[in-house]
Amino acid sequence: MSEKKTKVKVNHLTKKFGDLLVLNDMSFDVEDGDLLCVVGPTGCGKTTFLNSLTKIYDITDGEILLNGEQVDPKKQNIAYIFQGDSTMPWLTVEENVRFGLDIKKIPEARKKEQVDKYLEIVGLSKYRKYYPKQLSASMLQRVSIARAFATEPELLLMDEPYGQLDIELRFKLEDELVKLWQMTGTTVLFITHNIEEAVYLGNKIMVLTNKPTTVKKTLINELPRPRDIAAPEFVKLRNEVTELIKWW
Ligand SMILES: Nc1ncnc2c1ncn2[C@@H]1O[C@H](COP(=O)(O)OP(=O)(O)OP(=O)(O)O)[C@@H](O)[C@H]1O
Repeated sequence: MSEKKTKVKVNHLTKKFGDLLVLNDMSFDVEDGDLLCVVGPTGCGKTTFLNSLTKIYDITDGEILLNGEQVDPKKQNIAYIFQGDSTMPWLTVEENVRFGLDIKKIPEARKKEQVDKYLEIVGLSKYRKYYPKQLSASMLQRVSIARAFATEPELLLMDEPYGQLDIELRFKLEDELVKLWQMTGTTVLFITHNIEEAVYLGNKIMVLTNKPTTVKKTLINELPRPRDIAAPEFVKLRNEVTELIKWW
């Protein structure tokens, strides 16, 4: 078996807001091609962690390396999808997907190829000339995911992207994410409150402790895909994660 490359290395990451210690000496690796789901108690600092990765926040101590170098979204291609609509309302669907490519020096023909490819995969080819206000919530999320994957990011960060959607749409978007992840081998860090979603999606599940937050345990999830949320092995793993998250 070939040895997997470390994509992200977090060493002793510590983040304080004044005297409030939120992230406490977190260390872990994300391997190239992982779909790592991060779960933890409410308010434990999941968003703070992502904001540290994207340099929105300065970290207090420790380091975060991407491909062996200090993480820097200005130099490295990191895509970010969060809850709610992140499309640009003044651009059409295809212009939104193109947006991430326009800021990169890529030949025109290649840009068009990428836009067409990802619009097709997410089923939005027919809607390419539409504006965001003409689309449903799940279609808007599809635009965001097509835009993120079209740039072929080194790392894709997803912060509760499907938290507000109803269950049926969520399932569809989760399947689409798995499909894109399998097709592209992109390394994805997916933050969620939803344990079922984490077990459905992740090839690994990282459970965080209550604040001050550190890594409690990382579980390997080798359940076959497509996953069946009612299968006994699925329920067993879901229960295991739930037990780990409980802080009461
Ligand atoms: N800019 C800030 N200034 C001061 N404290 C902050 C700031 N951002 C976050 N915090 C504190 O850090 C802790 C973690 O917040 P964070 O939003 O990262 O948690 P979370 O796990 O994403 O929350 P949730 O589960 O609600 O999504 C909270 O106690 C919050 O009060």
